[in-house]
Amino acid sequence: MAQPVTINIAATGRKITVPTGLFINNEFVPSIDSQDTIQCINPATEEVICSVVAGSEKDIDVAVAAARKAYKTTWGKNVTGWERSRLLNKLADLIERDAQELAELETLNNGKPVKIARDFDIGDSVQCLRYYAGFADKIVGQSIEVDNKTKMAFTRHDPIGVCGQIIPWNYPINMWSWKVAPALACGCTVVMKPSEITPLTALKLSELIIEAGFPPGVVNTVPSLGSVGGAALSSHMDVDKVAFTGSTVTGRRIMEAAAKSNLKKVTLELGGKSPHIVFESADLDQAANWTGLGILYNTGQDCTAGSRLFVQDTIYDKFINILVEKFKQLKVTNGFDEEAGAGPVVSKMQYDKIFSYIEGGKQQGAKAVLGGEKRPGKGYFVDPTIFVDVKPDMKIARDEIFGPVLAVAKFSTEEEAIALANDTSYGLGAGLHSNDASQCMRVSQALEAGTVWVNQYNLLNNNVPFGGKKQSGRELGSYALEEYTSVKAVHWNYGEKLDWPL
Ligand SMILES: NC(=O)C1=CN([C@@H]2O[C@H](COP(=O)(O)OP(=O)(O)OC[C@H]3O[C@@H](n4cnc5c(N)ncnc54)[C@H](O)[C@@H]3O)[C@@H](O)[C@H]2O)C=CC1
Ligand code: BAL
Repeated sequence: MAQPVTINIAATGRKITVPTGLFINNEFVPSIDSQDTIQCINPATEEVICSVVAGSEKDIDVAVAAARKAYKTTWGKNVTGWERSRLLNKLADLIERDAQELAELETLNNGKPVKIARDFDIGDSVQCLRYYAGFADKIVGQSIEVDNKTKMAFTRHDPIGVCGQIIPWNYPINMWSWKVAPALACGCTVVMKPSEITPLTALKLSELIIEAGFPPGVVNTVPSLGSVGGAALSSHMDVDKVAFTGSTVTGRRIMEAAAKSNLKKVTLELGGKSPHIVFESADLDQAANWTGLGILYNTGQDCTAGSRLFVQDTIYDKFINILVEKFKQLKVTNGFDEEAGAGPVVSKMQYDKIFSYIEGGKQQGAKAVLGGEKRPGKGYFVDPTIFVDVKPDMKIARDEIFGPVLAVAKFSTEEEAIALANDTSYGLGAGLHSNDASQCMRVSQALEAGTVWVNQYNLLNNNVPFGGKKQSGRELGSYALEEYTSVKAVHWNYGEKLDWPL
């Protein structure tokens, strides 16, 4: 099987034709040695949407060979930065043209509201492609003085080579863009492995790779199980780099596989248990809105989800009341509903994981003041849940839940808030709300996180680096270019004669 399927989206009346094969050398093809398929489920209805080919280890070999050939012939150092920029801009234009269709497909497979998929995930992806398109012809090395008369050195920032890119299901199009855009801008070629839970939009985007005019083999897409295709990419001897977004457990496996194979470069953007602090001087209404965005956006399936909230004791009860009223207003429903503020979580596995944490929280003595109960009927819907009086050693305060579950605790002093916030193995994001500028500066300095939001939360920009400390990685901004280039130093002699013997 590798034939396209036509999907009818009942809610909008749209028919979308989606490729179901592996995308290698600009063609959709069957697996060379496997009949395995991946079933794609609509998380709002639990219905099967369609099945796609599940790539095998050998398919990864074929895709890597295609990427290597393109790297050595039509791409890599054989294409100008200007041409890479032109193609990336063209791809951005095509995604913008197809934004509504792509958004509906994303909603069908992932569950998120169509308007959020279109205006935020896809809007940001278009910007991301254009941002890195702007860099493609500006990737320059340095000219370095060695002595004044006979020698100089210069550096070249060469593309790193063939990149395996392993992405998750929470932002299928957006994570695709975060990975593909800097890689192509730098001249790398790509073997993309989308999540087995949400492969459809990566396959649809592959059609646009052809239409934009990228040469065969520059971008290849192999839907596959993580333990098959993801593991094969991580341990492949001819892959120069793996870029990954996903769980910490899998990130560790990828790093191990890289160490045991060819010591490929690895970048990991992992999970979080990000703290969000509200001080007594804050604008409480605004702080509640940003807290909502922090934990409820994308139904909490966000690596920077502000899942631990620390509220100063003097405003604790008042703030919880505001929060409960605000959270009740969010409409969690099928993403095709125009009013949807959040959709279902992505899968039965994620749904079960979230509820096992909710049950665990109750058993450990945390009090749910909102949500925490299953809904009857179909769909993996989880209502906003607020646990108060959460103790630091409870599992809901320590583990990444990846759902709309907020763990709230009280503090009295700034020092206590900082200590509580930093008491985690993660260091991805953190937020604080205060109207005392000195306090904002002190606390943002003290928080151990790669991204700190002050009087806001969760907003990102393509030109600002994103990522973390401790067990979390980094992407975006001009910093990402370093992750896709390899610096070569050339020493040039234009006058020194070497005497012999030494
Ligand atoms: N940082 C983030 O944005 C994300 C964090 N997560 C966290 O991970 C939890 C589990 O979700 P999963 O989908 O199981 O995450 P995961 O980390 O297993 O999956 C992410 C990607 O890694 C691939 N993968 C899985 N095993 C692999 C292996 N051995 N080698 C190479 N690639 C492999 C998957 O196929 C997928 O493409 C979530 O509940 C959440 O806590 C999940 C997705 C995104
Ligand atoms: N929110 C940015 C990326 C992520 O959640 O994986």
